Amino acid sequence: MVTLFLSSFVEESGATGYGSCLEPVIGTLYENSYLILIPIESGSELPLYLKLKLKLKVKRILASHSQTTTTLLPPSPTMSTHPERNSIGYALAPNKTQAFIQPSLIQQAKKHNIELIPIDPSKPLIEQGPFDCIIHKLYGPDWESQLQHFSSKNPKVPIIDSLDSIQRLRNRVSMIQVVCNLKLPQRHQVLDVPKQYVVSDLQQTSNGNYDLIGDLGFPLIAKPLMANGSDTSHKMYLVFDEEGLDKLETPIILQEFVNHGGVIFKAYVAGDYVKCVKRKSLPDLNEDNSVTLKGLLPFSQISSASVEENSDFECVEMPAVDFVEEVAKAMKEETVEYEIKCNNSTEQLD
Ligand SMILES: Nc1ncnc2c1ncn2[C@@H]1O[C@H](COP(=O)(O)OP(=O)(O)OP(=O)(O)O)[C@@H](O)[C@H]1O
Ligand SMILES: O=P(O)(O)O[C@H]1[C@H](O)[C@H](O)[C@H](OP(=O)(O)O)[C@@H](OP(=O)(O)O)[C@@H]1O
Repeated sequence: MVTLFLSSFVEESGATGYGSCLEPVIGTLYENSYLILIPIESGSELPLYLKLKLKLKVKRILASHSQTTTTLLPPSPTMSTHPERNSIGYALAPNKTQAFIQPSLIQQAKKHNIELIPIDPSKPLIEQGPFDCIIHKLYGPDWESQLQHFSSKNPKVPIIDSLDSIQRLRNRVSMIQVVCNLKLPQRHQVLDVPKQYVVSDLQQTSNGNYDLIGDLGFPLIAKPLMANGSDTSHKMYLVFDEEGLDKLETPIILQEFVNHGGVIFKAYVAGDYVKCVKRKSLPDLNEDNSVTLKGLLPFSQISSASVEENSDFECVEMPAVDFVEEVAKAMKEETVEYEIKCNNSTEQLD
């Protein structure tokens, strides 16, 4: 049985070969896994923007095979990648299904003996299928118990992502801990994380033993604790003063505002391949432009906002490739290490 990972795969500016022009994909691949790509030639009928970016962990998938290393298996355009059909069940929010599971992808997958089957989360998962693999990005106790039940009856069917893997990445405290734990070689770039506190009672922010606001300063950023793909998980606020603070609902994360030139970089990782992109971000805030701002300023998913004409966005230099690759490698090692600990540990994750 082989787990298949579907990816859009476009030749870019004549670049050929398989490692060099993989579309952005967020993922951490484990050893002993095959990544089977579906080549999507540039100019094909598939929309070029199509990206399957699922935070995935492709686990050990070849039950009947000996140890293998991660291999990119570019199927030849004619050869079927596997003698029998592989059924991949997907459970995504409607907006993501619409964005990613396009008819053209379904057709392309079929050419390679891959069948993409929608999962109805309102019906018992165990009664749907059979599946060779499940990809999902849904949350909530009911869905999680469905996944656990399915997995207990189908232990060999990889679930991307396993609940253990997701646990750590959907909480803005444990997620940032991954970065704090990274082991990076010494270099002139510094990797750091903003100071942040989880506040469950706004009276806590300035009590006798600790002045949290004095530590963070204004303006600060208020973020939901959960980063789980729910509608509210990207609902954020710039907080300029105590009055703004009092309007927040708890629990919430209060994070120091760090000026960063109005641009953020996102790195997408698949195996050893890293793609870094530049995105619009919040502008720098200083005495001049923030003194008139009061209370709360809500914002959400600014990284998807369009860039104004004539802004100096394009002039912003990309980070050093080797630095981004080192961070990506360290993140992968840290995540894999954690996953192995989870699998080996008996205690429940908190
Ligand atoms: N500590 C900070 N200082 C300054 N700006 C910040 C800080 N944290 C976040 N931002 C701004 O807020 C945006 C969203 O923050 P973050 O990336 O934590 O949330 P997100 O919802 O995961 O983002 P995305 O919408 O890209 O998924 C960032 O792109 C950046 O513009
Ligand atoms: O184009 P990008 O990768 O910036 O879009 C992101 C988006 O910013 C959010 O991070 C999405 O996360 P959720 O809304 O929590 O699902 C990402 O969703 P994903 O399922 O594609 O990882 C978008 O990629």
